[in-house]
Amino acid sequence: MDRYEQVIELAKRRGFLWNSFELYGGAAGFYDYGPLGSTLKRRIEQIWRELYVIHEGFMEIETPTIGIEDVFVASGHVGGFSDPLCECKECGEAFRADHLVDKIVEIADALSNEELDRLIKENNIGCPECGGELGEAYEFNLMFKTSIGPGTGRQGYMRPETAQGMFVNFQRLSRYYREKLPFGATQIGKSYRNEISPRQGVIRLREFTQAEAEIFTHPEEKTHPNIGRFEDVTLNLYSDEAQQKGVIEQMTVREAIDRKIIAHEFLAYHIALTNNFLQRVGIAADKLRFRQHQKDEMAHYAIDCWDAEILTDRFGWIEVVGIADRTDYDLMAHAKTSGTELVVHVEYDEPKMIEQFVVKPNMAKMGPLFKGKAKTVADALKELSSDELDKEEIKVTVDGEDFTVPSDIISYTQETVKVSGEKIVPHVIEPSYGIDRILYCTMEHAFEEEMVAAEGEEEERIVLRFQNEVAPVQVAILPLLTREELMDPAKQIAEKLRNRGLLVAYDDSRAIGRRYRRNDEIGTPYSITIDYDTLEDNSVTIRDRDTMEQVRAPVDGIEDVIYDLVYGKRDFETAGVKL
Ligand SMILES: Nc1ncnc2c1ncn2[C@@H]1O[C@H](COP(=O)(O)OP(=O)(O)OP(=O)(O)O)[C@@H](O)[C@H]1O
Repeated sequence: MDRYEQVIELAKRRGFLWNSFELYGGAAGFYDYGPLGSTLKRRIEQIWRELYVIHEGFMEIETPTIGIEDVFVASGHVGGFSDPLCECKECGEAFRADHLVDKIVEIADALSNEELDRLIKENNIGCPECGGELGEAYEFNLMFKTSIGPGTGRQGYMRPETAQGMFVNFQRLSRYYREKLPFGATQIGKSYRNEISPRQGVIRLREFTQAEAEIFTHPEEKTHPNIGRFEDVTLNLYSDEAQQKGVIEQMTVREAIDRKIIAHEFLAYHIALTNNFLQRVGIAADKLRFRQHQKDEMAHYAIDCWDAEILTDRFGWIEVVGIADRTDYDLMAHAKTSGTELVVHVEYDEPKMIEQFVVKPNMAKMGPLFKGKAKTVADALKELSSDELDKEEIKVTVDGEDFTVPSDIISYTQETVKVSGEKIVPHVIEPSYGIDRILYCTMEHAFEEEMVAAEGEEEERIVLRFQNEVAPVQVAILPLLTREELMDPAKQIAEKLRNRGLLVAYDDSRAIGRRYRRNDEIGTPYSITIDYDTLEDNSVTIRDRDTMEQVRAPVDGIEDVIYDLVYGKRDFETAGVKL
């Protein structure tokens, strides 16, 4: 069994992850979260919310998981959200063509279908299932289609990312934030991709959870007021240049900015924030790196893109977060398709004097032509762009009425005018997290097998060394025996701890040793045992999952002691408990 199998076996047995539709034989690309898995997921999402929503102030919104066609035409998903598919001519199995050659070239997903076909031929790659000959690669769109409404309905798609819900609400968001850049919105929710061959279990799902932030910034202001928070943090950077050499470089955030390895401070801040989040949920620092997209891999409109990658036992480095400066691409695309300007009005600190062409309608001629509307038509002319004015007959619409103005009754002058602000299409910085992959990695990095002494013998122990903050059970309450006199106080203690906001599991089944093992396996950081001494001196035993150290502590105030232990505010010594 490799580590992946061990983790998945434990995850299934203990109620973290289950294959969906198991009763009916299952379906690839879908996983259910059991009781502990769901809680673990919520804990991870909660920390994400704390960082992005509460601290950064990027408010969370919730938009439909089904989208209408216009949205995905504008975003480019209808036209281009596809992976190269290759089918076996013999058994009919489908494969991602780029995955078939990813051992041969470094960045297989940047190759064209022709290049993929050539590599498959040159390297005699056959069907991984039956060895048969493979057909030519072709593009397969990954969006699930659906129809909205009865009958043939209206074409709809299950969203392949949460991001579009934020872009299409740009105007409302901008008003909510009173047009003060930078501002951002976040969304945590399901996304759907009809992945070609999801053979990597929970790593590649057809329905998965994303946590995304769309941060709208001024295109020319990409410094960050809080960069000082992270300047001295060391990152494992695998820049485009470092990838040529094949070495991951360690450097501080400040150095990466000064050496222009990361395009700008704002992006660097968000890479550092991702680093902070991933380590806080329990990703091992030495198994985490940030890989920069190479030139031919990066979207043509992007300024800079980095993927947070985590080292896993079976799959090697996997992408869990993408962090990109996407420029004004998304807003421009939606503005074009919807015919609506998506801009913010930025006020200058001081009004600026600028030279400008100004339209001068000849009112003596406008009057007879447009009568009582002459003034409003003249005002409407002043709002037109130079393209719209550069016509023989100029069209304007006033209060729903169309007017045609002959160009010879208009003249232009150059004037110095005072302007107090300008219209700007913001740039978008997007951190895009895959929660399921992160959850799996927290389990794999927390997983440990060790030999421990038990009753004079060595015994194997499996322990999930979760960070206390993400552990789905923070404290287990274990009466030594299933006797009323022990169970009653145990239940009372459990209630006290729940009232303190802790995640508590009360467990009185089977021998105490087995219950410790079970809690080690699900990663419970602390266990409290209630025994006959409890009845004598009102004290309990607290056991630490990692060290297996046991201490006695008074029942009075136990909720505060455990709370502080869980949230790292006290250790056993400062908790005032005795060995
Ligand atoms: N099929 C999937 N199953 C689980 N998580 C996914 C899946 N596709 C994407 N994600 C997560 O969403 C994040 C952002 O999505 P993005 O579109 O950048 O992924 P991607 O580059 O298409 O991923 P990949 O190259 O692995 O298919 C990824 O970093 C990943 O964590």
